[in-house]
Amino acid sequence: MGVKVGVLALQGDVAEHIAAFREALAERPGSSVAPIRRAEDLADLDALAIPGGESTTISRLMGKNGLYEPVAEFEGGVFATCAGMVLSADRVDDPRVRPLSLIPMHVARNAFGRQVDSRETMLEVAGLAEPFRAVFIRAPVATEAGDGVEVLARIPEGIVAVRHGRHMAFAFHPELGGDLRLHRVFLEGLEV
Ligand SMILES: NC(=O)CC[C@H](N)C(=O)O
Repeated sequence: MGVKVGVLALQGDVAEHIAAFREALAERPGSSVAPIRRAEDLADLDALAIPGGESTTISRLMGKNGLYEPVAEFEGGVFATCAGMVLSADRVDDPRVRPLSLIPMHVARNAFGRQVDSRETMLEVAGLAEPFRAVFIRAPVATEAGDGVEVLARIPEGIVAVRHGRHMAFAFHPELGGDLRLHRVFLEGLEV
């Protein structure tokens, strides 16, 4: 059956998310992937990607576009990366970000220190047979995960991949680099 995916398209690496989901869904007839800018666009979606970018900017634009409540109440699965992970939390260390409370966790922004802007790591992720090449760019970490949150990966700085029901959040960027195993795990999770 086809899957309808929307990508929150206010700021950030929207095109990369669209391309990755299109590829992951290439063999599922009737699927679609589209950018989302208004609350009305959320109707009928099975999943929503919240991209990497600047969480303070995305937060401000969500407020301006009346998207907070509609996204916070979204009933499909959310696939959140980096800035998206910051937004999906229920507690954030920066008051300029209004969290969506999709996943009970505390997130610290830019958790790698100012010197280290980006980093690539071969990461063990629960459920994947082989390590995932994780690209971290001014990445957050979750410093605490609440009830019902499954921690899928952690590094010394903190938690970097979680699942909560149909939602998944990553401190790194599975939409970059062409490895779509985490997209596939997410899409399978929508069906249960
Ligand atoms: N690559 C990213 O999405 C960076 C996230 C950014 N540092 C933020 O906290 O919003």
